[in-house]
Amino acid sequence: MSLFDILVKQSPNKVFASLLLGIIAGLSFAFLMPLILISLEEASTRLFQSTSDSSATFLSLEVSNIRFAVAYLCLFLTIMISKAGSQIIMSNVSIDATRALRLRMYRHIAKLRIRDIESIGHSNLIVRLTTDIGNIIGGVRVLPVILINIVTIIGLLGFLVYLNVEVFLLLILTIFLAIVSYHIPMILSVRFFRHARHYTEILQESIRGLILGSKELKLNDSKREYFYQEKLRSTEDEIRSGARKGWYTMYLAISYGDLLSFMVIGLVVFVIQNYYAIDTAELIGIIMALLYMRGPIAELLNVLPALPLARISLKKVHDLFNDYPAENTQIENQKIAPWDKIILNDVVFTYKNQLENADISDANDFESSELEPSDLSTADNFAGTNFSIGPIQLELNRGETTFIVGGNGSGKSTLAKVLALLYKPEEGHLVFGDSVICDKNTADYRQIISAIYLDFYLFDEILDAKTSELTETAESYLKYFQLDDKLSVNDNEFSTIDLSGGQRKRLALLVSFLEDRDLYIFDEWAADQDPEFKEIFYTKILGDLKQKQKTVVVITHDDRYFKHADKLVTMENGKIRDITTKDKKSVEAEVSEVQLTEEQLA
Ligand SMILES: Nc1ncnc2c1ncn2[C@@H]1O[C@H](COP(=O)(O)OP(=O)(O)OP(=O)(O)O)[C@@H](O)[C@H]1O
Repeated sequence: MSLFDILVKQSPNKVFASLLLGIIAGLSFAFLMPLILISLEEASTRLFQSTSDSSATFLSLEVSNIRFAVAYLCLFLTIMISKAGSQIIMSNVSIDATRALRLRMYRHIAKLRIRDIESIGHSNLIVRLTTDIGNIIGGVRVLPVILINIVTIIGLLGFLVYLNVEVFLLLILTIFLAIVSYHIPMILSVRFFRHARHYTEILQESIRGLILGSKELKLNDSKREYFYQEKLRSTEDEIRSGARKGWYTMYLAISYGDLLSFMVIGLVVFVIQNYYAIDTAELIGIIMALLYMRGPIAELLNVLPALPLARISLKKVHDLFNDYPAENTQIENQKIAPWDKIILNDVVFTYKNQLENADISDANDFESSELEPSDLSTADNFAGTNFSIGPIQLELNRGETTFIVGGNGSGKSTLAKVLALLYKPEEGHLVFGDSVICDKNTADYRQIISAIYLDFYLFDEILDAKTSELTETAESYLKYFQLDDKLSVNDNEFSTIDLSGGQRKRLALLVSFLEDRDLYIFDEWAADQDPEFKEIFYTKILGDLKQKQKTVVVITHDDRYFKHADKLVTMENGKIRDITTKDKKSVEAEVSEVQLTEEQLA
């Protein structure tokens, strides 16, 4: 999709009106010059032939050659109204198009697979939503200006045809050669800008480090200096080098383009008129037209740089849509059939090497030889690892509390994300009751799950709280989670979320309680709770959930509380090493393979 397509898609009628007004403005501009020439010619003829003047008095001013004066005024007003109109309409469409594009991107990002979001990276996404959309709109806004000036130039070329066809043809040839040579530095400058653009994404990641890691950097001077020199300054240097070279070549091209009309005038005055019979009046007309053309050419050259920037950004946005398609899942609001157990049937999930599927297009944008492999994916810090879990065979019963334990990096959180239907297994199936999870029902089944991961995000309001009843429940939960002296809930908004780490987690738990889901997953939730609340979590909170027949999965290292689990799943190196039930019975052998019907497999 081109810049123009974005506008046409947004509002074809308005775009048509803007283009029409632009063409009218351009043509009127083009007519001004011949009108002035003809009026001057007529005035000089009158002077020599002493013919009477068609002058008139207007507002006590004497106006000569009233016919041409009126035509001039009309053209003047037409240009003023149509040029402004064309730009106003186009800028309206471009504002609407920005909004629509942003909304489309929000929706798309919300529908991306979690793995894709992880591999694109937060910084990269933010650059696309801010810088890229800004560049695209910058490009879109100049389209009417470009159109008006192109039409003016074409109109003036038409006037040159009228003056002298041979000279016109020679001019066209010269202009064509000049434009081709003008484009060479322009293409170069686009490559330099791409280089700068690539490093802007890397810089975003470093800026995140600068802000989010401010405490770590403050406590270590040499680290801070290293970070400044190697991560910020050197990336800034790359951006500067790309931007400098880009703008240098662009300005070179612009000033060359700006002088094009003088080059042509020089050719006409000093060369062409030696080969073709051009009388003085024609020569003056040609030179005036060429001088007049300078204005539109200069304006055109001024706004043209916005186009390559917009094109680079448009490609980035397109890449997001094309390379990372939205998940093929949609809420169908299917009624979830009652289920008594969840079965993970030989489930395998692998973090694919991100160098294979990350945003490689970034690297291809510029000479990839200049980029280190580590630059390719600033997004995924795990680039290069291909960690796998599975095959996992596991059964979780309704109302059962399962603890998943194991060493760091054994794959507990990964398993929890597969279980929450956030990661799609590449092999095996998850089965809720009699329903095999597939693309068609994933979104529906996600609605019965609530999960709090280590990197949870706390919204400052209860989203989607439709009833005041919910606010009342929230208030009662504040007491339950011992947060009532820290904050309150007003109109579904929390009075503050500036809380300690442990308190923020309690608030996240409160929100997940409000959701009242069937399956709860807590990833090391209790790790930063004080001993008193840890006790409350493992005894009272988990007990209450069990009583409500909720299925709860707790990832934990708190071996003191393992006794509260109905089932203890021990993971090692991506595999289940052992499953033990409360009565110390190993249940691994008991999990029966689920036989899927052909329909389910389809
Ligand atoms: N986003 C990711 N991209 C690629 N690989 C990842 C990603 N997250 C985790 N991994 C890989 O998966 C392995 C297991 O990670 P996981 O978070 O599942 O372990 P864990 O058992 O929960 O560890 P911990 O107890 O430290 O939280 C890691 O060692 C890492 O190699």
